[in-house]
Amino acid sequence: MSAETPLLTVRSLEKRYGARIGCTGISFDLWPGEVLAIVGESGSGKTTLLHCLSARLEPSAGSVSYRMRDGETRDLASLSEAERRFLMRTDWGFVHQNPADGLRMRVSAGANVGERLMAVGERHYGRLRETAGDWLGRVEIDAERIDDRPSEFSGGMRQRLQIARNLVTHPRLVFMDEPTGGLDVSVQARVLDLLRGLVADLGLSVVIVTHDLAVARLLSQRMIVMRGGEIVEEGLSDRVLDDPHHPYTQLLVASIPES
Ligand SMILES: Nc1ncnc2c1ncn2[C@@H]1O[C@H](COP(=O)(O)OP(=O)(O)OP(=O)(O)O)[C@@H](O)[C@H]1O
Repeated sequence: MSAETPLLTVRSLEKRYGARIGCTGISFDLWPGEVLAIVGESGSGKTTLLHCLSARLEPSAGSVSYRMRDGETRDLASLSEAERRFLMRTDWGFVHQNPADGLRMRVSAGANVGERLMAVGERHYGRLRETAGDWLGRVEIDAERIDDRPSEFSGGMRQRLQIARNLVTHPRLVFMDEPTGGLDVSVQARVLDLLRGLVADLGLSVVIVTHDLAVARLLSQRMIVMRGGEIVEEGLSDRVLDDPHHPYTQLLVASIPES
């Protein structure tokens, strides 16, 4: 694997909703193994950008290119629908804020994890169940719950199950949209801790959207600060948070409650 080629290359990306700007003038690279946080207030364009990066939204201008497993870098807009779907099922993960958006609530926890494995060709029932059980363990869900449905799980367990479902195929890139946003503070800490460990163990590349700068500091190496659809500041997360250059970032940082 070449470390010299970015995994994701974003150039002059813009998304308009009619006359309204979702995001504009966005350019950056995401490197293999890097965790990049996109931060900013509500309405700053974080979700729009994440959806453009993950081929859920078509950009109005500019490009997002992805280095495929065969080494070729392709503009997402040039992918066929089948290629895009294949990426989403195998090479990419997407962790939603609301676990119900990323899980099948009426099938068992084991099947939720096994289904993603089947998408990459695993058919052997014993191995599917064993790997699913193994992944439940990795996200600290008791193996006895393998046949329970996520509708019977707590919010934190559902989110941990969604994480297992996403990571079981060893994706190269995981998108996360406020992964701890819907959880109680005490539950958030456990999920964050788990995420941090898994991201490090698996050497994942991650793009995470959050309005919570503490989450960004804990998980990311690099950070993009958005305001009004544009990037106002970018840099190593510790630098941005300890020495913010842009007045808007200074305001955001000043508004973090002292802990
Ligand atoms: N489907 C849509 N139709 C029209 N305008 C939209 C749509 N989605 C987002 N927008 C607009 O694009 C801008 C950016 O919104 P976006 O949801 O990307 O921001 P955000 O930073 O993710 O906010 P939040 O944290 O509240 O989700 C806003 O002005 C919003 O009103």
